[in-house]
Formats: sequence, C-alpha cells, structure tokens
Amino acid sequence: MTDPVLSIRNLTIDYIGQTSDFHAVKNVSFDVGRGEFFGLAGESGCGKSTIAFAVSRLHRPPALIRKGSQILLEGRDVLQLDNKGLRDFRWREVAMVFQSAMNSLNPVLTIGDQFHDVLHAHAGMTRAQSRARAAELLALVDIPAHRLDAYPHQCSGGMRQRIVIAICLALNPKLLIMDEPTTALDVVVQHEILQRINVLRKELGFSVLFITHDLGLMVQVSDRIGIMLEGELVEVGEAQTIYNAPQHPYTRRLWAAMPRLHGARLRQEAEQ
Ligand SMILES: Nc1ncnc2c1ncn2[C@@H]1O[C@H](COP(=O)(O)OP(=O)(O)OP(=O)(O)O)[C@@H](O)[C@H]1O
Repeated sequence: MTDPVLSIRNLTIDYIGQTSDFHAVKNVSFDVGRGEFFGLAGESGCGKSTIAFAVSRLHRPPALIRKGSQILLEGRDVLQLDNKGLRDFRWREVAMVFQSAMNSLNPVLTIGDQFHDVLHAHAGMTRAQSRARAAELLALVDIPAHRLDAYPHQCSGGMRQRIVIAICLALNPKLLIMDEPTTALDVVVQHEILQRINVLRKELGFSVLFITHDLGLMVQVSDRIGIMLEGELVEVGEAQTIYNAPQHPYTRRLWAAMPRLHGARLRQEAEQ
C-alpha cells in the first residue's frame, strides 16, 4: 500500500440504549492508501455503515464513538474537528455517496442548481463559474452538459447516480465513501458506474472506501478488502489474495455463499 490517506485506529462505536448499549464497531483499525480502492465486506448489521458515517462525521446519537478511537485523514484526527473544521472537511476532504443516493437529489431543483448549491457554498463560485465546472464534472461521468437544465425525474436511475457521484467529486475530495452506491440499479449499470469510478480515481487520484453486499463486484473492483464480522475486522488483505486464499473461516463461508456464476467468472478472470 502507498502512504495512507485514511488511518482508522481502535475505532469503537456503541449505540446507546435505554437499558444496554449495542457494540456496533469493536476496536477496528485499518488504512486506506492514496488512490486505493478499499472494499469493506461482511453480512448485514456487522457495522460497515456505522464506520462510513463515522469517517464522514455524519454519525448522530445514539451512536457514540468511544474514547481512544482515532480517524486520521492525512494525519489529522477527524474526530477532533470543530464546526468550522467540519465545514472545510466535508466535500473537500471526504465525500459520501449514500445507499439511496440516486433519490437524494432535490426533486424541485435542476441538476445545474444542485451543483451550484455545493460549488457556491463551499467554493464561492458564481452561477457562470459553477455552470462551467458542473459541465466538466458531468463530462467525467459521461453525461452531456444540456442535462444541467433537467430535473432529477427527467433522468434515469443510473444517470441520477452518476450525477450524485459527479457532485461528490466537485471539490476534489481525497476520499470518496460509497455505501452500497449502486444497489438499486441493474447489474449492467452497476458495473458501468464502478468501471467509471475506477478510471476516475486513477485519473484524479482520490481513494475509495467501498461498501457493498455484492462480494463478486467487490473482489473485481477493490485493491484490498477488509472483512467484518459482528463489529470486528477479522481479515484485511489484497483482494485477490483474500479471494483465492482466505485465512479466516468466516471469509471462507462468505465466499462459499457467493452466487456460483459470479464465483466461476471471477475464477476464470483470475486464471487468465
Ligand atoms: N440508530 C441506531 N440505533 C441502534 N442500533 C443501530 C442504529 N443504527 C444501526 N444500529 C445497529 O448497529 C449495527 C451495525 O449497523 P450498520 O448499519 O453499521 O451495519 P451494516 O454492516 O452497514 O449493515 P447493512 O449492510 O445492512 O447496511 C446493526 O446491528 C444495527 O442494527
């Protein structure tokens, strides 16, 4: 791995309950390298989204990050940022594409207005400047500039998802977090979007923290993968190594449960 952009150290997160606390993330440590595509896998409820929200500093009560946890972005502890620090941090340092991202666009604003909101608020751009920058960003995700005048409902699901990704890239973040970004899309569109992200991160140099239930897709696109089980990180390594020679019994069970078609195709590709 190259030098880390993100270093998570001893991250422990509980959900505080009336009678007892739920330990969602237990002493997790891992790094994401510069320009690296890092996948986080594990069954539903194992704590992946809780980590993603904590890294973006979007976690809310009852989630409580325990003392001793560190989330370092280029060496700076994200957990220590004050409000001003957070304003500068969001979009510029870390941008997050949510599970339901394609429905997160505002239905009553044009696509151009939604770019303007971010570019004006965080980079002080005028209408003309933000329009030019938005056209550049749309081109990155293969969408023609005339779509700036469209409303979200006039765009397909895949297009809306690519628009959200383009907005996330507006301020050149160092880390793009994608939490199940393409789950609601059909398989072909999912693959196209991830291929595009992969090309872009090589061109633009950002890192990706990628969360998905689709293990086949994760092995295909990730450089390294971390496997989580009940709040703990049980295995981390190169994607192909983890796929071909998993060490932890849980990882073996995960691969065994992967749909055969995917498995067969990936094995063929790995052997080529
Ligand atoms: N607001 C909350 N209050 C209490 N418990 C919560 C809350 N949010 C999440 N949890 C619990 O924390 C655990 C981790 O949830 P999290 O969403 O991080 O898992 P995940 O691995 O991302 O799952 P999925 O893949 O289904 O999104 C789960 O058991 C979940 O029920």
